[in-house]
Amino acid sequence: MNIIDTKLAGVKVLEPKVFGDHRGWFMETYSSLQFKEAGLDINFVQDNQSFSATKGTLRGLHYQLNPKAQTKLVRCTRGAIFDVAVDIRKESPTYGEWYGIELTAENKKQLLVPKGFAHAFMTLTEDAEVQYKVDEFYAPDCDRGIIWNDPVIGIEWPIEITPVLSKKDEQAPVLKNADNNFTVGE
Ligand SMILES: Cc1cn([C@H]2C[C@H](O)[C@@H](COP(=O)(O)OP(=O)(O)O[C@H]3O[C@@H](C)C(=O)[C@@H](O)[C@H]3O)O2)c(=O)[nH]c1=O
Repeated sequence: MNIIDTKLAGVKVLEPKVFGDHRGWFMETYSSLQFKEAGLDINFVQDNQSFSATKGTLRGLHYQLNPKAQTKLVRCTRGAIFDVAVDIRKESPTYGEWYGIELTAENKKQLLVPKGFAHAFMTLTEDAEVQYKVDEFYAPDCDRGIIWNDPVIGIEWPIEITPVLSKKDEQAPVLKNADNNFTVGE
């Protein structure tokens, strides 16, 4: 597993080692040992999976407030997505900045989204499946969102499309008005 830093501290791209043979391929998708060796001491407690039928479905930007903040390890197991993390930690030198990457069933890359970051993805194909591990249980009371097209954040979504959104995501506030109890160091 290659673990690669991005321009946002703590946001990492993981490239699993894929062993191909005449049957197909094998890969480890997560190893607590490799995480520990890389200095990542994360106790994942829940695995999630979502399916989005329509290309251009957009889920996010989402996060859970402290004390229920979640680290997420995200991968796409069918189709393709553009996956995004936004630093929302007040006083962070990269507050409001975003990082995005294509995660596809084919490239098998994963994105590690730390606590204090909002997360979203747009599906780039029909029938996209996303699987991710989280290190805190779902806590609907702490569940919050930021609108996907906040002009101050300025995420460059790769396809120009009117996205398919949930009702909740349609009504999400901009970052400036969003509930946020994150600061650097948490
Ligand atoms: C996230 C979540 C949702 N649910 C339920 C609540 C709701 O009835 C239904 C759908 O929830 P949502 O509309 O919030 O699902 P979704 O929009 O897919 O939410 C997800 O989006 C991505 C971008 C993330 O980063 C995730 O952490 C999560 O927030 O599933 C759970 O039971 N457990 C969970 O952990």
